[in-house]
Amino acid sequence: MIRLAGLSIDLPGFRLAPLDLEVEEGEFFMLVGPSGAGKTLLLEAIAGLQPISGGTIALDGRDVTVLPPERRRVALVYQDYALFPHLTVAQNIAYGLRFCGGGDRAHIDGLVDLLRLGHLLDRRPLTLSGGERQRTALARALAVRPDLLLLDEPLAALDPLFREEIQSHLRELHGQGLTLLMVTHDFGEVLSLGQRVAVLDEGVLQQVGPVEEVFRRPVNGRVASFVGMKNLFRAVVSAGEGRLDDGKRLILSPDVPDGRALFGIRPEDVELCREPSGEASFPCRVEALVPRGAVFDIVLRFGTLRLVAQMAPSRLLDLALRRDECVWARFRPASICRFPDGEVGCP
Ligand SMILES: Nc1ncnc2c1ncn2[C@@H]1O[C@H](COP(=O)(O)OP(=O)(O)OP(=O)(O)O)[C@@H](O)[C@H]1O
Repeated sequence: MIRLAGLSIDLPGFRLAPLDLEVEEGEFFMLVGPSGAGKTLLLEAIAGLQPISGGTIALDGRDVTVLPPERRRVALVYQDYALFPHLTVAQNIAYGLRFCGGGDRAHIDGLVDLLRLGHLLDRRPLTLSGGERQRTALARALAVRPDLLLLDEPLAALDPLFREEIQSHLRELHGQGLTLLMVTHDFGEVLSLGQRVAVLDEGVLQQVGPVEEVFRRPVNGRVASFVGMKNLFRAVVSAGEGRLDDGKRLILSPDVPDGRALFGIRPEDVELCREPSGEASFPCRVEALVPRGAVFDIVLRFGTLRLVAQMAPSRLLDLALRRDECVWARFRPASICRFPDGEVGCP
């Protein structure tokens, strides 16, 4: 569906390095990365709104590299809706159709039903809630029957209730066969909506793969920390045992190759017990208990190593953990990721 080959963008203060990327027809594809990574520029390049410096863009087998936006059959929805304030919901939805020789009534009525906008058609954007504005923006984007829907953080400005509502609309559109490429900062959104994900960092594509794989097996420390692998530390390993820089020892796993490396472990993969459990467990001091929505982060100290474990409140109550107490931690061997040492931007 989307085939980017050697696509690059050179701007005075930013460079999107040449990248290759393919998105399949009917796929729900996610694009993530820190602020300023180049995500919006990439979407705008695909939509034809951002000039590129090199490479080609093919959509559905057609080379669209030099086509104007209105001939690409692509729609782009932004976080801030970009609705026209002086037009009603109905006029906003119909707006794009003027460039496409008018629309088909049944299609527009279908969208109005799908996105539950019927009772809002005569209202102006300023009188709508965030969720209603985003539903209007989606209807306007879909009115022109795009082959591809690009979404630039469409849920970021919405409160959780509206976010869930728009997520379910997006799932429904995907179920109808639409191809979606969505930018988000939120890895929870990636897990709940996406099939594959690309991680972009400082203009460089770091990893592309199934959501589960990028989440569980990030290719380097930068991707690891971006996907929530909060525990990153260096150790020299010998026979499955790691020696930290302060000399403390940690039993990792017999499968871990010898040598110095950067290690990553997700906070939910740090197991805590009141008593030592097997020889792989090590004693930590509880530094803080931080509520994070439905879970708690337990900040732990083991020598100079700071670790974060994550658990549900019920487990925290079972353990009756308090600040400054001692607790025994261990890592699930299968959850240990090993990255090359010496990466820039990692601890
Ligand atoms: N027209 C432009 N001219 C020069 N630099 C630009 C232009 N547009 C964007 N940039 C710069 O390019 C970089 C990437 O911008 P982009 O908006 O794609 O980031 P992003 O990954 O979408 O970030 P965020 O998540 O914060 O929206 C930024 O440093 C931005 O300042």
